[in-house]
Amino acid sequence: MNEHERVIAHEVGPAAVVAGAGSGKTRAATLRAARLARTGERVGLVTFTASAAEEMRQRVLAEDVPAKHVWAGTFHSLAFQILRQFPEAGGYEGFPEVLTPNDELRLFRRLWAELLDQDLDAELRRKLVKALGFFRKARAEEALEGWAARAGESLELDAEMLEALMISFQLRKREAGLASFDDLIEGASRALGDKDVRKWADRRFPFLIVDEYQDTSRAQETFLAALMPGEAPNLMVIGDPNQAIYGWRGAGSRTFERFQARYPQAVLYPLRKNYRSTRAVLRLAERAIARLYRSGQEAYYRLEGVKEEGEPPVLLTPPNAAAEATDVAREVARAVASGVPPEEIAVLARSSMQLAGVEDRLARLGVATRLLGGIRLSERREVKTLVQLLKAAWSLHERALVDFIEEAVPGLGERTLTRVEHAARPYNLVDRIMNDGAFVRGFSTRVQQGLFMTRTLLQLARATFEGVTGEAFAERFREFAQDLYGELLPGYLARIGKQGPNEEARRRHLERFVATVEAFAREEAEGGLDDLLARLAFLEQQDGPAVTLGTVHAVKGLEFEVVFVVGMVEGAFPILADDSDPEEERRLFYVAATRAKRRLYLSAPTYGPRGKILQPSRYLEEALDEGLVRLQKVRPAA
Ligand SMILES: Nc1ncnc2c1ncn2[C@@H]1O[C@H](COP(=O)(O)OP(=O)(O)OP(=O)(O)O)[C@@H](O)[C@H]1O
Repeated sequence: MNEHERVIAHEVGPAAVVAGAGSGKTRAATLRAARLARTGERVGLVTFTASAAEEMRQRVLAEDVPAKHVWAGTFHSLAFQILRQFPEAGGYEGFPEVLTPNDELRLFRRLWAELLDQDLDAELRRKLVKALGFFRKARAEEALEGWAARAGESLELDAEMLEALMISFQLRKREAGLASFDDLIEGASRALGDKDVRKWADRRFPFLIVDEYQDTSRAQETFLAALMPGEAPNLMVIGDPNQAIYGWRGAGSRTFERFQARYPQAVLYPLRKNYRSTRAVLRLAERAIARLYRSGQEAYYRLEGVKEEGEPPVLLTPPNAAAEATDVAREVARAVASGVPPEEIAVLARSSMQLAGVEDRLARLGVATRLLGGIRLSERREVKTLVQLLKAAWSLHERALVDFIEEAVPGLGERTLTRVEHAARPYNLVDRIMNDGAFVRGFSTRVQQGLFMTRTLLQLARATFEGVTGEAFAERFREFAQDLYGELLPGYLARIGKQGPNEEARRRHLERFVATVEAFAREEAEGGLDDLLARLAFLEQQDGPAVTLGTVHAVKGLEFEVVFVVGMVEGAFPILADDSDPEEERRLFYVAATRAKRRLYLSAPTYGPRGKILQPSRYLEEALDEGLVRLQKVRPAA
């Protein structure tokens, strides 16, 4: 048997597949899952992003196995599944509403003033946001004991006050039926202590395979141990320590060591060949990562390339970021025109902000794109506004309504709204606005106007989505979004388009969101608005064939024929901040470069804003020194 066949044939008990990029880890894992499924076993595949999970699911299904035997998803969607069915066992009354990290931060901010009962100055505000960061990090690292002391010392705040604040915050969330992603994982781990949940999990997941294990946080490790209990569970973990890129989560390359310590009888499967990239691409990636090792340690990164030599990676040096966006978009369009499928092309950057220019240019060239990483689609202002209205109308969600009005209904500011909220008590605010005319008429004419407009929107939303599911739901959703930003809130998009992304970009994001909802509705024929709202935090963009624009973090586990990495200058990639980790930055570059199967373009603008000369990324300098890249001097012609 060759190295892959051994992984595929692995029967029962714990195992770890530890190997470099493109060595076929994911492929071997999916083939093993398919093999098990064909024998009638049920297998779970867990990974980090919904897009990577989807790719795994497709690979398994391509092997012709019964779909219901294989479940593929993220840690969060797995926790979601458990809590959806067994909320009480997880400590919730009903299924909690899922908060994205931004939602959580907003909620946290709202609670300060209330809990601390004082006006906070800007300095204290900043510190408290940081304190939440400390708390999140400590949870990820399972070092919760000392977090308040550490945060207190570093931020010069009273540790006891911080701890009390955080405890009330956690309690408030739980009472209000709200859960952050971390809360979900913890809640699901708790739930697994329950007899019924245990029975369900044993039946559902006799086998579990976890990809990208190098980035598993402590909380997720605990969750896995709860899901797959015992000394020798059928748990296979897969990953590459050189691709550990979530150090702040408390992950890092020690995860495999801990796995082996926990399961001493685990079988270890190394893989030594790279099947993905041409040798020219592989060499560049390998030289970059080699700098983290001493001589004699080649075994930690060396892979044998099985593909042809291929073209050397290309270095682009456009004059500035705008020219870079134009050049890259043009190269992308050219690749598409020459027959490379759009889904085989990716433009990557260290941070999502660096992708906006390329997104814009590609849209103008008529090339469809999908965005991975950065601001989640459902967090975009224009999408959020729509969602808040729907949440309010559908679940009588008071907070969502207040946020919606403040954002979108002219003439009603924060102060007025607080008054309206107080006046509505003890009844539900949404209900009163929607159904109690006398209540609304109790305010001044100006306020009445705003509230009556809100009422119309709420009633319309309810009437539109009452009882519709599947295709019909998708159709109505599209119409509703169009009407909302067309006739019902005229000028809203133009107004907010003056801040941040312009109106055109906002319309594109909305269109993407609608397309994602349509994809959701196609998959869930029974799904209506309530299912959509429950699942919102997990929805990732899904639409037709498109060029991927993504952060390096978000494309982990994916691969493309042609890859562009933009903005490769010192300070941007690698990021050179106090809290950035140079080794992790380098691993990120390794991840980026190893996504390419055939062509790799690395781009570094020469000048920054106000004519500042930028320093090319050290990874480029090194590659140039070693003759691993070809410099493309002239800007490509139009
Ligand atoms: N034995 C093989 N024969 C042919 N092609 C292979 C083989 N193994 C893997 N490949 C191909 O190589 C590519 C990389 O495989 P895969 O995505 O499984 O790697 P990986 O180790 O999970 O990579 P990474 O950690 O970088 O995401 C895929 O296109 C896969 O189909």
